[in-house]
Amino acid sequence: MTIRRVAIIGLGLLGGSIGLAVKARGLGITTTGHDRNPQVRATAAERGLVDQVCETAAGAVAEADLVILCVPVGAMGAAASDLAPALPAHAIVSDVGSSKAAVAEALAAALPGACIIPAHPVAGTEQSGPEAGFATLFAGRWCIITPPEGCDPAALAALSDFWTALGSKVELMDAAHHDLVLAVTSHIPHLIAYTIVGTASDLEDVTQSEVIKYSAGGFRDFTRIAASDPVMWRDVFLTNRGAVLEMLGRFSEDLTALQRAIRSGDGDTLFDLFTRTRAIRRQVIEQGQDDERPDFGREHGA
Ligand SMILES: NC(=O)C1=CN([C@@H]2O[C@H](COP(=O)(O)OP(=O)(O)OC[C@H]3O[C@@H](n4cnc5c(N)ncnc54)[C@H](O)[C@@H]3O)[C@@H](O)[C@H]2O)C=CC1
Ligand SMILES: O=C(O)C(=O)Cc1ccc(O)cc1
Repeated sequence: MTIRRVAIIGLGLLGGSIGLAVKARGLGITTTGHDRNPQVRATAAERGLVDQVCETAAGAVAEADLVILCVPVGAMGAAASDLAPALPAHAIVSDVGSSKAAVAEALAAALPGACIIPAHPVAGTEQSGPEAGFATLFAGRWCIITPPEGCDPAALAALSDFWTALGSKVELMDAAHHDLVLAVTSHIPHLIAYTIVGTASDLEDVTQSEVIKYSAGGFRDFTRIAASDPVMWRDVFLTNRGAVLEMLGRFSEDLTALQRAIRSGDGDTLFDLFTRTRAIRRQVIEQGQDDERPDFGREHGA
């Protein structure tokens, strides 16, 4: 099947970036978009994030071949219900949510009988809103598609081609496995950042201005991540509860082992771990998965 019209629901960082990427790459695809927030709709129209900004979700999806829900994961079910009456029978419904099993369940409940293929572009920033989107967000980044059992192969191929056309590398994965992998690579790192920045700001004997003034590289990076959108991340932790708690259990055990090594002066344990983790960083850079691309900061205003 050929995708000629894409409807984007939620015109923030992800929705806006999809719209801009479609336009910038000259794919010959028409985009419509809707956001429940009128101010976001106004900014989306000003920035030309999509070809047509619609007042209602139904208006945006009425002629769509592909609908992509770009709202916080806790809002996926409600957003899907809003568009349900106007969804064309042939349309593929997908999303960009950071957790997948709960989203798949919410979409299936809201849109019985629809062709639903959840996805997660593993690409983003700490910024959000319609001002934050940029056309190259997905270039060279993974997009994980989690097709449900019995998924139509032609629809899956069309969705996969769409993400490839935006510059992404596509991988297929089971939703439960996605949630476990992303719990450790994305969700828990965000939880750690929120925690450490909160801990530093709660200290009685160290002032807030000292925390800001003497932020060394590591803490600075944590403050960037801890500036991520509170609604989005609240929803991620509530919808990926099982996998996050499982990985958090392992993380706590490892942290306790390090605590013991520090207390007992066991330098070998510390040195061995730090050597192992340094090798992982090298592999991340070799595979181009870091954001130290020369043009990245300039493009997204960091
Ligand atoms: N921010 C990031 O770095 C990444 C985010 N994601 C996922 O993408 C999704 C969107 O995230 P962002 O674009 O960062 O958020 P955002 O906050 O920039 O945009 C979300 C938009 O959805 C709108 N919205 C909320 N409920 C709605 C509803 N029921 N109907 C219509 N519009 C509604 C909001 O008004 C807002 O404009 C989330 O599910 C998130 O987990 C995925 C990859 C990266
Ligand atoms: O800005 C960062 O460091 C991120 O980690 C961006 C991000 C946030 C959520 C996702 O599901 C994928 C990517």
